[in-house]
Amino acid sequence: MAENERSVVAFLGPEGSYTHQATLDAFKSSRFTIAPQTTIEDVFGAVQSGEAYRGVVPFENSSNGSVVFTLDLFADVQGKYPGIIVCGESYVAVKHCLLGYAPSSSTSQEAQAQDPETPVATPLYDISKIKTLYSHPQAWGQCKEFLGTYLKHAERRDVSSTSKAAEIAAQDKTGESAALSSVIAADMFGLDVLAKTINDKVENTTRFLVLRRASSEAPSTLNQQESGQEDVQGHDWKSLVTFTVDHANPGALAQCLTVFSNHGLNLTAINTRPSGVQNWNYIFFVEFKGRKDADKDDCAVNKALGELEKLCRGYRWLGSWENRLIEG
Ligand SMILES: O=C(O)C(=O)C[C@]1(C(=O)O)C=C[C@@H](O)C=C1
Repeated sequence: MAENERSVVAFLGPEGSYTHQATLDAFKSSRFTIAPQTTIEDVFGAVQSGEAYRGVVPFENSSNGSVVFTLDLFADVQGKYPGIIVCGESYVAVKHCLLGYAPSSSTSQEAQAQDPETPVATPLYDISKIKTLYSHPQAWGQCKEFLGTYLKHAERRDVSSTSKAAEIAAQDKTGESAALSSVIAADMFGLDVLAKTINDKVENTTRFLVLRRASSEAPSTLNQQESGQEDVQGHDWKSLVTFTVDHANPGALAQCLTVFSNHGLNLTAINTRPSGVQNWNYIFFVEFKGRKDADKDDCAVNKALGELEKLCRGYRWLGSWENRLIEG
């Protein structure tokens, strides 16, 4: 594989998205060329085809939950992305702002002192003219209080990312359009920040996953050589598997989950998505602490996966990576 081909990192763009921030954080070295993609599916496609060496996608938000678009691409009901696995993660503090054009007559007001009865943020300008809001669907659920209080009657339009939302809002100079996006996107697209940190939870954080092709060279860790991220000593590992069970068999799911506890593997997350094969049948996503090790047949994860295979209908290992969560 050519050196320039290896170094492309695909991410959900355009520049200024939170995925862009996660990508810059995970791939600091100048040997990487970062390549914005229009959709999360395009990121999977670029990694699957080999066009990109790595890909970065949003996976989960601390207040609004899973990014279902990403889960469905991992579930891969149509078999389009058989070679994709996870090799890293990155956490980004998400501070949404309301971006638009401030009315020319008004001046910025300091945010009012917080009252426990009012939402976290108050508008810095008169925003009564705003009729249309643009954002990534994940963002609405992170800003429920602000939107419910100040922009109840504005129409919400889903777009592919928060930076795309800023790009679109910037084209409407009437002041009737606004975007839920980042302060970085405000600078990038020449918009005013009409309200700051409008997310309900101050500690709002999104977790991003780094993708690679299973057949590509595996990094021992997503460490300095790989990404430029600081290599913190003593990281533990996480792994992700998906599996399906025989829904007619009582206890089938419980038996599969017991495999992990039998091998001392702590589950950190469980998700489901429709199986895509039969109504009301599901694909289960299980994330746990531990690492699959190709060189050690007797490691706990390898043993657990061997047992899982016998109990479930079908399973897929989706990667092991260093845990980057700083627990406080
Ligand atoms: O739209 C963006 O900026 C993204 O990077 C996507 C995304 C997401 O899908 O969760 C990332 C962080 C925020 O939670 C909102 C949107």
